Amino acid sequence: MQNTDQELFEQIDFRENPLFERIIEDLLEKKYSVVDSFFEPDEVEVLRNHLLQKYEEDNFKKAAIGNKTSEIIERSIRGDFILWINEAEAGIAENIYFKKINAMVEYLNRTCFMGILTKEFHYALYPEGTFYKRHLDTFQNDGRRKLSMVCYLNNEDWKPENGGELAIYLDENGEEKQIDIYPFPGRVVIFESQELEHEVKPVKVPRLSITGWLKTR
Ligand SMILES: O=C(O)CCC(=O)C(=O)O
Ligand SMILES: [Fe+2]
Repeated sequence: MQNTDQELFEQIDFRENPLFERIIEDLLEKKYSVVDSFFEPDEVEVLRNHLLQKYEEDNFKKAAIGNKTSEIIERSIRGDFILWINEAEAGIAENIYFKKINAMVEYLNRTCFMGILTKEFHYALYPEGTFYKRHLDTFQNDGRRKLSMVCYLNNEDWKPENGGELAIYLDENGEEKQIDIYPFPGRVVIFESQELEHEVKPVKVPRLSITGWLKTR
């Protein structure tokens, strides 16, 4: 059968990406993946400064639980402040972010037919003393959320004593196993939104991140 020019182009264009392959393998094997240095220190710095500038301009709002039509602000469940990011209005800092994320999404769709059609992302700042109690991300009544992604934008000298670990709860042959992941700068954590319960442990200094979801529609 004759290939169309487009098919031929796609075959030639495709290059295996070891990082994305590792993420796919991790997700298949254990439903989550932790990637250090997904973003370089200079990229993290640009994104962190942008987050802090927006926070100082008072653009963040108290994160709520529930879906968009029934939002409840509940400090006993989550204490972070968030700002949704509109990709269509992305500036220099956010373009750094979307360039890498979009490359990954394209790769996932092409190699494992993930069917990711939409994305949503927000900046998050957890002030001192705040946390996010154990939950599943479908909690937002959004069954379209397929993969959750968190990218940490903390300072280079972030210490484990600062707290703020992301705890992920796994099921290992009926036994619960907890994995603690520290929010080191440049680190990205990706996990199955519908499958893995997780929580953010109380933090002793402000904790910065971008959290997002890759969705099937
Ligand atoms: O910041 C994190 O490590 C996780 C945040 C989270 O679970 C959420 O926003 O749903
Ligand atoms: Fe979550």
